Amino acid sequence: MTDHSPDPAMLAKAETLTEALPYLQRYAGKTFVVKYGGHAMGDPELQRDFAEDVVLLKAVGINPVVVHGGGPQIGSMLKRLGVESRFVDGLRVTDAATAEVAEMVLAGKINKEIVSWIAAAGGRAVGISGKDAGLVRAEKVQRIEPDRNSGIERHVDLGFVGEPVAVDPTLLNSLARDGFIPVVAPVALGADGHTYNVNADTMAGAIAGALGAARFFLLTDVPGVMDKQGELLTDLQPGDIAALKEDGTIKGGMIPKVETCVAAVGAGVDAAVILDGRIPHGLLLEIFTRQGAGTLVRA
Ligand SMILES: Nc1ncnc2c1ncn2[C@@H]1O[C@H](COP(=O)(O)OP(=O)(O)O)[C@@H](O)[C@H]1O
Ligand SMILES: CC(=O)N[C@@H](CCC(=O)OP(=O)(O)O)C(=O)O
Repeated sequence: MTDHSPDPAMLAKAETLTEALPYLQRYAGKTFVVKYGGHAMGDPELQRDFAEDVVLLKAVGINPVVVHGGGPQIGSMLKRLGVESRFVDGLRVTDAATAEVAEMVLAGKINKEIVSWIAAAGGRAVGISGKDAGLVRAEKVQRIEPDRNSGIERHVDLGFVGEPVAVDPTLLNSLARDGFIPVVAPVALGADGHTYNVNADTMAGAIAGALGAARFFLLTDVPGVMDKQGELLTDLQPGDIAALKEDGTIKGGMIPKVETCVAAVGAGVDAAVILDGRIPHGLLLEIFTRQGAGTLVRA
């Protein structure tokens, strides 16, 4: 007699696929913006997993837009060139030489690497920066901070650090419509003709807002926003952020990340999620299974 009892391993695979069904139905035709942080780019296996996830999203009818960072990679190039670098609230102070190196590393090296990984996974990616087709217009960031000793407010000059003031998503929509996956480097032009180095989280958030993305994911090197005891904060609302910044729970690179989530949600993005880019296929698991991970920011 032949044994017709189902193989449990095969059944588990089928269950995983059927578990994905409602998400596939819900998200078909929607736009997802994925911010791929420099720290999440880890090793070649993670890079391949990430590219496969993005290609799979496209294959099931979702329009992924990748916006990448590369802070650590800019840091090592600056070090090799003997250029000092410092940060204020997670933003790299950018003089003319630093802006040049940042654009070379971001729009040259990293952007084309990601395009190659996506190509290897069978996708058709187009690498651009915020400069292309007027995608993002930036303005110089203006910072005013109280002096540590006197408390008197003073202007902090960050150099060529830009913040997005206008996004024209025409090119992204054309690329998505024609089956391409846009990969965007966080460099933009100012009205003054200067090249601005834009924090990648801020850039991604502005693009997610302009596209009215259904989801905005930020892949980084921590499980999400952690409290002072190191516990993951699974849900945050815009109103929670000021206190977390004030008491020092959120600092450094997490500041632009959380601020951009709040701005994106305010601009009409349904939900933003900060999640661990070091987990193999973390993006797929987050999107197509019930086990949500990371920190969800929702209005
Ligand atoms: N409350 C917090 N929870 C988690 N990480 C935090 C928090 N506050 C600051 N951080 C820091 O933020 C970093 C993530 O930001 P960043 O280094 O800019 O990452 P990425 O390169 O992925 O954009 C974490 O590695 C961590 O050191
Ligand atoms: C102004 C500013 O800080 N720009 C960033 C741009 C890259 C970035 O944001 O990369 P991650 O996402 O990997 O941190 C920088 O120069 O590092």
